[in-house]
Amino acid sequence: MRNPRDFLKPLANGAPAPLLDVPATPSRMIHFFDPSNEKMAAKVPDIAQKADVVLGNLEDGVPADRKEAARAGLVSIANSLDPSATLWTRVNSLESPWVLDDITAAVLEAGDKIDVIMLPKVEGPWDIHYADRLIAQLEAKAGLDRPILIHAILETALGMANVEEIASASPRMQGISLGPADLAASRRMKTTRVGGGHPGYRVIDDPDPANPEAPRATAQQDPWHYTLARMVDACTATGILPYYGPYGDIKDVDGCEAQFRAAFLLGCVGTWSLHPVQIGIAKKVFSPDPDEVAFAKKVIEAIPDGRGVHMIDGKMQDDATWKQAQVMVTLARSLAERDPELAEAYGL
Ligand SMILES: CC(=O)SCCNC(=O)CCNC(=O)[C@H](O)C(C)(C)COP(=O)(O)OP(=O)(O)OC[C@H]1O[C@@H](n2cnc3c(N)ncnc32)[C@H](O)[C@@H]1OP(=O)(O)O
Ligand SMILES: CC(=O)C(=O)O
Ligand SMILES: [Mg+2]
Repeated sequence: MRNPRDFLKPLANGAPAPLLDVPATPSRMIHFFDPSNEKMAAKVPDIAQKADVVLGNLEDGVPADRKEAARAGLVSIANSLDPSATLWTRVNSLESPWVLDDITAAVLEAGDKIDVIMLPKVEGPWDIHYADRLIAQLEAKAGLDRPILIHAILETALGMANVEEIASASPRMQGISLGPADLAASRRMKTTRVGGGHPGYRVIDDPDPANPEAPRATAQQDPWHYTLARMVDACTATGILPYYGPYGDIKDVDGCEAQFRAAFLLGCVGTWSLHPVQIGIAKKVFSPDPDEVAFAKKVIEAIPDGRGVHMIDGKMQDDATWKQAQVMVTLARSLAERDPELAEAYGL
């Protein structure tokens, strides 16, 4: 066990000190692009004006013979992108032949432009400890003055079993995303979809004894509910941020919106967008509804000290609901500070 008094000390001489708090800048959508795909990369400067985060993906989805081109493309984009854009990268997994060069290039050649390194297939705190020390050594070599954070993808059964230890492994942890495709494979879930529901995963009403042949009402359930809820608890208990992940059926915009909304309601702060069409969906879902914000403001205004029991619009309010209202208004305020349209919609 590390001495808790050393937790906020750099892991390499000359590396920047770890942050006490995760930066609270909006990250409603982490927009993925393949830096080796010239057509996609050409769109990134424009997309970076719309998406809270753009992420140069070096891992799955990038063919093996384009890994080096993707790494070079990431460095080139990092060094030409408008400095107001927020850039992350997803490196290859820790057992791969590419990851050492990925992390080295990201930190040494673009470390002052990349805020977060996403690590795939994290299985336990040991994976975070390895990357933590390596990044600190490279930060010191590059002379960086702020730490690059780590975001873990939860996509193996072992990672899931260790999610609490992963979340608290280092002050460098920024957040965790769900990786539903690899996780489904790791768990032997019988779905070939990337996130979302499945028509086979459902509940059904009991038969009507008076009419056993009558059709029975049935409804699909969310196979990701347990995983997301546990991930949200692990993240919020340790002061880091939870995210949904990819929704692979690009054409199913309604399914995408429903999955994003379920994650938002459970506590996730954002999601991934794989295609430009998903940026607007994520923005709509992960920016709170103006009516909810208006009600939350009403609660806060009506209960200035946040105490006691009150009736507002026919609903009981007390110390706890006041805190729920604060969550809503704090989020709305942080988005409104950067987005005049939302500021107007929220009256903030
Ligand atoms: C399980 C996981 O690991 S998920 C993470 C890994 N996967 C990814 O990152 C996938 C990223 N997305 C993609 O590769 C693509 O969006 C695909 C393959 C899903 C669909 O691509 P296409 O079939 O080309 O989509 P479509 O024809 O609708 O694209 C329209 C335009 O948007 C561009 N575009 C598509 N996706 C993106 C993107 N993520 N970023 C920027 N531009 C994009 C296309 O290049 C195309 O440009 P054009 O009009 O100049 O020709
Ligand atoms: C997100 C990811 O990598 C997965 O679903 O496997
Ligand atoms: Mg994966």
